[in-house]
Formats: sequence, structure tokens, C-alpha cells
Amino acid sequence: MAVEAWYMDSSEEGQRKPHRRNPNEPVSLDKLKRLGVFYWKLNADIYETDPELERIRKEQGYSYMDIISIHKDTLPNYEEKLKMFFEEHLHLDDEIRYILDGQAYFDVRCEEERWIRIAMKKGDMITLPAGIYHRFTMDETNYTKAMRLFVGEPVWKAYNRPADDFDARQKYLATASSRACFFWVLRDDSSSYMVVRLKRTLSWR
Ligand SMILES: CSCCC(=O)/C(O)=C/O
Ligand SMILES: [Fe+2]
Repeated sequence: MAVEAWYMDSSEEGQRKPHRRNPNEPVSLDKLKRLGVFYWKLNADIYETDPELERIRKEQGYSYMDIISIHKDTLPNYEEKLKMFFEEHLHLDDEIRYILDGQAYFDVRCEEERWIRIAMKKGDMITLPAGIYHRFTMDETNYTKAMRLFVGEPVWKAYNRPADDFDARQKYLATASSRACFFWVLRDDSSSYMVVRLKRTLSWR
């Protein structure tokens, strides 16, 4: 089953709670793609030898990887780190995470400034694009083990919002809006003439 995502309610109650709206307002994988968030489902039981993971790493250039176990007994400065992860922030590079065990939430800001909560479970791998505002929290189980991947030498630096002046943010906004426009045309009218024209306008090859 694909990853589940939904628009969050606006309650201030515990960050680890699901914060679904009532009725629930699900978010599709297509919507996530339009935001530049990409998803794979893998078999985490064989991550050490998984040819599918190898293929993705080669294809995407994810040369670096390490594993982080997030639990109060395993992560030094657990509370402080969780507080930091939950601040709305961006990175200048893509954030790539693969859940090997346990579960947790990533929240991403959509174009309308609403929070989308992505429920990450064992076997879920996502990339959050450079420049997207997001945050991370444990859920009520308080445990996850994740593989962190990176293109080249990792840079973990996070910039809390507001961080609008960074090139990565401006680039993100430009590509997200062209992507949204492109998907809109595809949905509205997939006539090849329109699509080709739009690709040209956006300099897409
Ligand atoms: C699951 S890894 C911890 C979270 C993190 O590294 C990050 O940058 C969250 O946005
Ligand atoms: Fe982050």
C-alpha cells in the first residue's frame, strides 16, 4: 500500500497525534509529486542487499547513506533534536529518508500554505526537494529507524522559516509552480499540442 497523506487540522494539541481533519481530507501521490515530493515503497527487511534500493541509489546518485535510530534511549539529546526537527525549516539539498523500522510523520507545506502530513512506515522512502518548507515528528509510538541518503558529502544544516532568500527556495517555488501548471494542463486537456507548447514555454525537454 502506498504512503498515506492528509491535510492537517489546525489544533495545537500534541504534535505526535495524527491531526486529521474531520472528515479526513486525503492527499494523493500525484499532489505530492506536484510539490516535488517523490515516493518509493521498498522491502525494508532486505535493505542491506536490496537490488531495487541499489538501482534507485545509482539512478539518483545517492552515494552517501547512514542509519539513524530515533528513540529516547538511542539518540543523544533526543528531546532537543525532536524540537529542532519540528521547527518549520528547509535545506539547500534534497532530504531523502527511508524508514527501516517503526514510523513517524513528515509534514510539508503546500502552495496554499496548508500543512500536509505524510505518515511514513517501514518500507517507505521519500525525497523532499531542496527549498520545500517541512518538519518532522515522531508519532505516538515514539520510535523509528531511518536510512538517510545524500548526493555526495552530507550537509544536514536546516534553515528555519523565514528562509525565502535562498536560491534553493526561489528555485523550488519556480519549479513547483511550473509543475503545478503542467499537471493542470495534463488534467484539463492532454492534447499533445498544448503539452508540447507548455513544455517549450517552461523550457522542459
Ligand atoms: C528521519 S531523520 C530526522 C529528521 C531530519 O533529519 C530532518 O531534517 C527533518 O526534516
Ligand atoms: Fe529537514
